Amino acid sequence: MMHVLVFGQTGQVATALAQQTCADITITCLGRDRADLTDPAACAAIIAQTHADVVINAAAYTAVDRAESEPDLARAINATAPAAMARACAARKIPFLHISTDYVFGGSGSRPWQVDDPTGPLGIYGQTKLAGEDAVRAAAGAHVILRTSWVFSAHGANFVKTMLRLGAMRPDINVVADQHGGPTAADDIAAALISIARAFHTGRGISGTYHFSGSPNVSWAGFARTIFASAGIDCAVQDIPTSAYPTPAARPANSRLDCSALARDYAIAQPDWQGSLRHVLQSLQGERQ
Ligand SMILES: NC(=O)C1=CN([C@@H]2O[C@H](COP(=O)(O)OP(=O)(O)OC[C@H]3O[C@@H](n4cnc5c(N)ncnc54)[C@H](OP(=O)(O)O)[C@@H]3O)[C@@H](O)[C@H]2O)C=CC1
Ligand SMILES: Cc1cn([C@H]2C[C@H](O)[C@@H](COP(=O)(O)OP(=O)(O)O[C@H]3O[C@@H](C)C(=O)[C@@H](O)[C@H]3O)O2)c(=O)[nH]c1=O
Ligand SMILES: [Mg+2]
Repeated sequence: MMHVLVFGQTGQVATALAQQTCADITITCLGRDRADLTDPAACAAIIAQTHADVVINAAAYTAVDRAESEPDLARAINATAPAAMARACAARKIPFLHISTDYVFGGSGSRPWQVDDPTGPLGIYGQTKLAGEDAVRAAAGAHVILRTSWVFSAHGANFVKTMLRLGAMRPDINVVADQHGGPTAADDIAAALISIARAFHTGRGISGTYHFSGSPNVSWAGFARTIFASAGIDCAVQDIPTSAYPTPAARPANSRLDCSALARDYAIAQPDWQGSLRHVLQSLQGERQ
């Protein structure tokens, strides 16, 4: 039996983790009511008392634009809490799996980012996520930092659901075409995390920072077009430059992630996001009926 303790309950990845049911694992998800990340000592105390074999942090401050006006709160949740969790896991000698983001990169060039490429976050969200990564590495326990990108699922707030809502109301929509990355289904992230957890549980875990994103890479405009085509929505996507879509936080133009390290060390391949998108659209359709 493998017991997995998850921080987060309502989010996209936490919800997907809760659905990763299997006869030989138990997954306990802690919502804000039981573990508030603005109280790092409380999060550490939970880990000090847990019987879990592995801890996954799936909670974060993810409002990219709002973070620009709430930097202290974003830092508390994205950096201070994971630091306390990672130290508590190191003290208990249990692995800590933490999720990070493509937004730790500055976005120059077009080559996919490798795990040890220099970071250079453009906004508060990315800066605080990078600080969280640094703290997890500094705790020096068994850990994996899994950087992913452009997460979508049937649950919670994400670009797919935004496009379905806006596309149903308008004949056309302007979407940035000069930011490129790999959309990643929350279900695929959950499966990858459980696979990594199993590797640690059986003594095959390798600590480090890894990339995991859906394939192939696409622009947000291209992603929107595929969403409308897959959902049968008649909404034309107009390509626009980032400069025509001003936002409080800057986003990287190049979010492509080189995922070869995860394939090498864990035999986890990049998921085909178009297939995963079809599953998400099916489950959203099921909810409406
Ligand atoms: N969304 C994306 O596109 C991407 C996300 N990531 C990373 O993936 C991970 C999972 O993200 P995702 O599932 O999309 O997140 P969501 O935005 O869907 O959910 C965030 C989760 O964090 C919880 N949370 C926020 N603040 C607190 C707090 N103070 N105490 C306890 N829980 C809190 C939320 O709970 P509540 O509902 O109570 O607010 C919610 O469960 C994060 O580390 C994120 O940085 C990486 C790349 C892309
Ligand atoms: C709604 C909308 C967005 N956009 C642009 C804005 C932005 O550049 C891009 C995506 O918009 P979003 O607000 O969904 O993206 P954003 O919230 O920045 O998504 C990010 O979230 C964090 C948590 C991550 O870690 C990243 O990997 C990434 O997924 O699309 C348009 O061009 N037109 C539109 O109508
Ligand atoms: Mg957003």
